[in-house]
Amino acid sequence: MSRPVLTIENLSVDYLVEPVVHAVKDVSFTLRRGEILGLAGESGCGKSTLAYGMVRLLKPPAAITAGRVVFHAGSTSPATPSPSGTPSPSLAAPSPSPVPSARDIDWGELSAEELRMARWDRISMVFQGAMNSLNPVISILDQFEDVFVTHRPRMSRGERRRRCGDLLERVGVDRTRLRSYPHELSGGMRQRVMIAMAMALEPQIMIMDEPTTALDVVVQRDILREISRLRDELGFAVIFITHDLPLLLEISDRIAVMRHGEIVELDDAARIYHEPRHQYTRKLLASFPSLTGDRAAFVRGAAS
Ligand SMILES: Nc1ncnc2c1ncn2[C@@H]1O[C@H](COP(=O)(O)OP(=O)(O)OP(=O)(O)O)[C@@H](O)[C@H]1O
Repeated sequence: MSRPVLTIENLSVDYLVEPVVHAVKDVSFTLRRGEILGLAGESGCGKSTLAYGMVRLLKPPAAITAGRVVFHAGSTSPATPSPSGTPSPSLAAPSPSPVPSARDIDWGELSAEELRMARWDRISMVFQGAMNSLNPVISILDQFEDVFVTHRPRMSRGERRRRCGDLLERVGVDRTRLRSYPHELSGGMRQRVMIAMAMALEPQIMIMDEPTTALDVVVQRDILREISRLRDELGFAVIFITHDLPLLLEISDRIAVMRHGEIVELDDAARIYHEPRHQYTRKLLASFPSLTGDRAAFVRGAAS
């Protein structure tokens, strides 16, 4: 089993409204280095609250009432352990950063500023509709540059430009688009730009909450294939949140099934599909006719 990059211990999040909503209840799991972990569950089960809670981006009335999130610093590459089994020190935390470089970082113990930096450096996020968060009056290049100027102040202008172009090309957008403004790009391109930005500082974890939901199916598939390929290439871990269980089965290494704020089952994607243990997982699988073959049976029935 590969080493963990993030440990979530007994995390609980409430919305302090009347009556109180217990949105995340005593959730514990480990994210392994370089894996794609799918988070599935019906609307309102607490997936987004869990994701925001993990990176401490929750705003009132939400409050973390228990638990902690520990980030295990180290190499992004899952295939580079030293002979002793621990990552080579030279690979840890590659760039100067104000985030403490201790191996284990308790997210709850960081100051607001350290958290802000760590969010791009260690963990980055692509949320649903992120493409709409690009500033409409600033070119793509300037928005990219902002990330580097803030987080990599020692990087030269030329180096920044080169990195920005390389990043765009990584996600399948021509580097000439750096000069464009967001409105000149399609929705798919803008979402790719957001994914490229999330990769800019080579984080060890990317959290993606319905990152392709607003896009048509063909563009969605293209982008997902891209994410999967980049993960193989760069070795970051992904927490991928979506309602779309068939899609999760396709791209995830493991899947966590969430219900009413709890993780009821977490296992390899293949086992979730072939040998679901929890009744709710079975119900969720059955709600996708394309997975269970019901649709095929239906079509056959109609034809006969
Ligand atoms: N600001 C809020 N105030 C009160 N309750 C909230 C608030 N935001 C979310 N909730 C509740 O918290 C629970 C979890 O919501 P959350 O958005 O995390 O679920 P989700 O699984 O991500 O849903 P979806 O898939 O629809 O995005 C739900 O019962 C929701 O109604």
